[in-house]
Amino acid sequence: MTTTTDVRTAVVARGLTKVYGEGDAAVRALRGIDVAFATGAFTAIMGPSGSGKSTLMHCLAGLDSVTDGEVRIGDVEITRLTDKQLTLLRRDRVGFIFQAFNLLPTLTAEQNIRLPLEIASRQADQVLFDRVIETVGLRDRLKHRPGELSGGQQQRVAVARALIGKPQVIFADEPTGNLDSRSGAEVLDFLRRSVRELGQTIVMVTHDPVAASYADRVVFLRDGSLVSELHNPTPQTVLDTLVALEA
Ligand SMILES: Nc1ncnc2c1ncn2[C@@H]1O[C@H](COP(=O)(O)OP(=O)(O)OP(=O)(O)O)[C@@H](O)[C@H]1O
Repeated sequence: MTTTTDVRTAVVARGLTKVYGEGDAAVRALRGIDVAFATGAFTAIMGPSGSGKSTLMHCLAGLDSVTDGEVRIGDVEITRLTDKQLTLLRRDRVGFIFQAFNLLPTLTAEQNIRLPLEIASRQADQVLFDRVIETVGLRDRLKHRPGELSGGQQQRVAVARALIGKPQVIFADEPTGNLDSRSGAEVLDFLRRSVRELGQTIVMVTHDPVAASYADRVVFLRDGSLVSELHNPTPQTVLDTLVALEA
C-alpha cells in the first residue's frame, strides 16, 4: 500500500496505532496502519462492526489522539500539534459531514452554509458558493430553516457547508445513515460530483456497499488492520470482499 507524501496525497497515516484503556482492559483498535489518501479522490473505509473504522477516521481528522504513529494532512504532521493548533487546523483545512446533519435549527440553510467561514473570519468565495449551491441543488431552499427541509436536503446543506471552505479533505461518517435510499443516492451523487468537478478530496466511513460503490477506492479494515482494497468498486465487488472478510 502506498504511503508517498507527494502533492497528490492529501492525508497519510504511518504506523497508526490506537489503544483504548490500559492493562487487561486495553483494546488495540488500530494496529499499525499505513495508508495514503490521494488528493481529488473519493475513498470509502469499510469493515465489520468494531474493526476500527470510526477510530481510524477520528485519528485521521485529529478528533482523537493516537497512541503511536503519524498522521499528516497536506504538509502538516497533525500528531505533533497542540490542542489549539489542532482546533485551528480542523477549522481551516478539514470539512466534516456526520450522520446526524448537525445543522443549527435557528439559522437558514444559507446561514448554516456560511457559518464556518464566518467563525473563521474568512470571506466566502462567491463563485464557489454559487457553484456549490448549483451542484447540490439548493438554490430555492436557501432561506429555509433545517426544520423546513427534508433529511436529504438537510444533508445537502451539510455537504455544501463542508465544501464551501475548500478544505484539504472532507471526512464523512456514515453520511447517508439517516436517509432513505433515494435521498442517500442524491447525497452520494453530490459527493462524487464535488470530487469530479471541484477536485475535492473525500474520505467516507460507511457500512453500505452501495454507498461505498460511489467511491473511487474502498479500503477494508479487520481487527484494526488494513486488509484489502478495491479500485472502481461496484456494490457486488464490495459485498463479496466484505463477505470474504467476515468468513
Ligand atoms: N472510547 C473507547 N473506549 C474503549 N474502546 C473503544 C472506544 N471506542 C472504540 N473502542 C473499541 O475499539 C474497537 C474499534 O471501534 P470502532 O468504533 O472504531 O469500530 P467501527 O469499525 O467504527 O465499528 P462500527 O461499525 O460498529 O461503528 C472496538 O473494539 C471498540 O469496542
